[in-house]
Amino acid sequence: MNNYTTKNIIILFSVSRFELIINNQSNPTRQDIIDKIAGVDALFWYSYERLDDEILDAAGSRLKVVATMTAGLNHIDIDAFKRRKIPLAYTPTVLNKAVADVAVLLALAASRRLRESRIHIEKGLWSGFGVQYLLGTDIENSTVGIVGFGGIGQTVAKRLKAFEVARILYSGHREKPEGKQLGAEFVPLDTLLRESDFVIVSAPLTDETKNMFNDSTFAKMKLTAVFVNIARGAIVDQDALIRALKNGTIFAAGLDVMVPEPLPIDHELLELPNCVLMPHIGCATFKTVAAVAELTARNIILGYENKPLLTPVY
Ligand SMILES: O=C(O)[C@H](O)CO
Repeated sequence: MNNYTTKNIIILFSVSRFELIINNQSNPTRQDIIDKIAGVDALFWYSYERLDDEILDAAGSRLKVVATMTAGLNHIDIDAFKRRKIPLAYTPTVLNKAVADVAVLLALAASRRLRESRIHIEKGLWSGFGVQYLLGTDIENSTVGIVGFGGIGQTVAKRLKAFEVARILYSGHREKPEGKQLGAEFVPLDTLLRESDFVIVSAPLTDETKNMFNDSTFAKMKLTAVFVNIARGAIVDQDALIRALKNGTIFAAGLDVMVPEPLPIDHELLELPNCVLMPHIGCATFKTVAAVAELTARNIILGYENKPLLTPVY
């Protein structure tokens, strides 16, 4: 956590006279967490460690409220909270714009061959002007398919307007009223895969979406398609994606999320010239992280005072 964020949280907590136990490790192990949380009143969760009965037991009976500093909830056993009637908060909405920016960033970077371009400069392969040199695909007049049309997906659609795309398609469980307002068409997933030049994943990770992008889904996409994932790595069968990128089943990919995280430095994904990677930093701007941290802290204070949470999970 940067100093800006830490300061923000400390201000909020000091107002409520909380005693803070701060875990400054960037990647604490599960055991590190368990060792530190016995007897706490509240948990400010900024980890993708599973938040379940084991953690709640380790915290103990004083625990009054938990707030996760994430919009995604796939690491949380929500039923465990319901059973124990422990209020649980998360941070939807505040990070939509920052994450949507990264979706567009990755779409452009992958379609315009950013990684390959840099390799060319670094390795001295840039020999001058060439009419066929490192040609990419255009976003203007393209069809963009958004899988998962919640707050982030809709914010991506708003941003795409500026690029004068021809069509925005989306798929999901149901048609959304916001779709019409944004000029986006609700279509079955197969149609979206077949017709999209860019496929952007912004769906939550659930049993249903796990591995939904696999050999069969990539085979339905255009050979020129650019695939972007800013949601969760496990939505994609990563070996199938690697095959698709190597065999030319699709043109390129841009990923902010992958499996595992952190990605080992000798991972095959890093060797693919047509794959742009970011280390799961979709919401990582100074302002957004401060806002997300503040919302998390406010939820904790409210929960501790038995007041309704600003953004409850259930
Ligand atoms: O779920 C979230 O909030 C994002 O992935 C950032 O961690």
